[in-house]
Amino acid sequence: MKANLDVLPLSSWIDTAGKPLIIAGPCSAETEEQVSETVSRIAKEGYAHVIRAGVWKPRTRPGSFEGMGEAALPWLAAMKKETGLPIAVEVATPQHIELALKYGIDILWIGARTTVNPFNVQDLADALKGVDVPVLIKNPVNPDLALWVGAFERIAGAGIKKMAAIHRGFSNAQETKFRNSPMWQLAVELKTLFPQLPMIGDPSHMAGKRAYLYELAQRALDLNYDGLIIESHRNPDEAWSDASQQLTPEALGEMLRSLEIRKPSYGEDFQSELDQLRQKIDNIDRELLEVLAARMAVVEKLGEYKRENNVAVLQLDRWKQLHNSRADLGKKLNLYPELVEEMFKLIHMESIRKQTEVMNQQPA
Ligand SMILES: O=C(O)C(=O)C[C@]1(C(=O)O)C=C[C@@H](O)C=C1
Repeated sequence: MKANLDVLPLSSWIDTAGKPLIIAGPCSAETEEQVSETVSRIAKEGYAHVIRAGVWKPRTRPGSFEGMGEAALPWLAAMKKETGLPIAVEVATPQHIELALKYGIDILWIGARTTVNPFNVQDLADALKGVDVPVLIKNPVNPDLALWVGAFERIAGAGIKKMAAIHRGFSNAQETKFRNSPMWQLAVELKTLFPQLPMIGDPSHMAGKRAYLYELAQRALDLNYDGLIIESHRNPDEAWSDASQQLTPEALGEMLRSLEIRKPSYGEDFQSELDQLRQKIDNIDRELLEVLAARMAVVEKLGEYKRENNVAVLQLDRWKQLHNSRADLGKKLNLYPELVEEMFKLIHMESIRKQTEVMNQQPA
């Protein structure tokens, strides 16, 4: 995929004194007291650069708490005045944008359920024309990089240059450890495509449970993310939404303080050591590809043999046997099972593609 994005660095619109950007606040603004107490306690802890709060909540099914709407905006504006911290809210319609700006909200974010729909994103882009406000875009609910990229392109098309990505993970059909699968590689791909685009990790929505927040936040920092957005509530168990994934402002402070921020300490030998290790990787990758090419040459021969003998391309018994034996071998070699599984699925699919091509060729 090729794409271009005109993005300003994070430091040009928010001062974090060189530290990762921390956006903290309740999942939802529920009452004036809840907003006031939560935000005051977060501000007192001193870690947050921005306060977040959900005002309009897209819920899976009707009947759940859908946010206080416009009524909550003055509560947030008051806390901005009191603490001096900028406020971020989620917007999903042009009317949300109009109201958020009317009440002096500083940063807008587009949620995963909006990013997924290009019509919605375009409506938001149209409403943002001529407005100078930072816009954070969460990944779409499904793992489709192009949709995420498209959302940035649409918002950039409105002239917005203060943008950042929020990586909140991807919805699952089945119950998994995390509420939303991180699929880190997709965020890394986005980062590779737009190296200048700030990346913010959203451990709260990946985790779904307090217990996993630390490991996910640390992982994001290890991947050199520019910041974190984390939910915090004065009394998490009583929260009207996402009760199981929020932390008290103080517990969040403790967690943030325990995170390791990877700062390279460049010793004299660092670069040459790094270069040597990278040279080894380059050589191994070449060998990997040569071995793969050799395998494909055998697959092609097998294809010709099958054509001559009128044998079907897909051989399920052999595939099952191969799949299991490679999984066992991978385990013995201490390889991550999913890597081995996915790699052989891809290789097998490519064998089938190649042999189907061979089958349909006239013999020489
Ligand atoms: O064993 C075969 O029949 C092959 O063609 C090789 C191969 C493979 O790539 O390993 C490819 C297709 C079959 O479904 C099973 C295995």
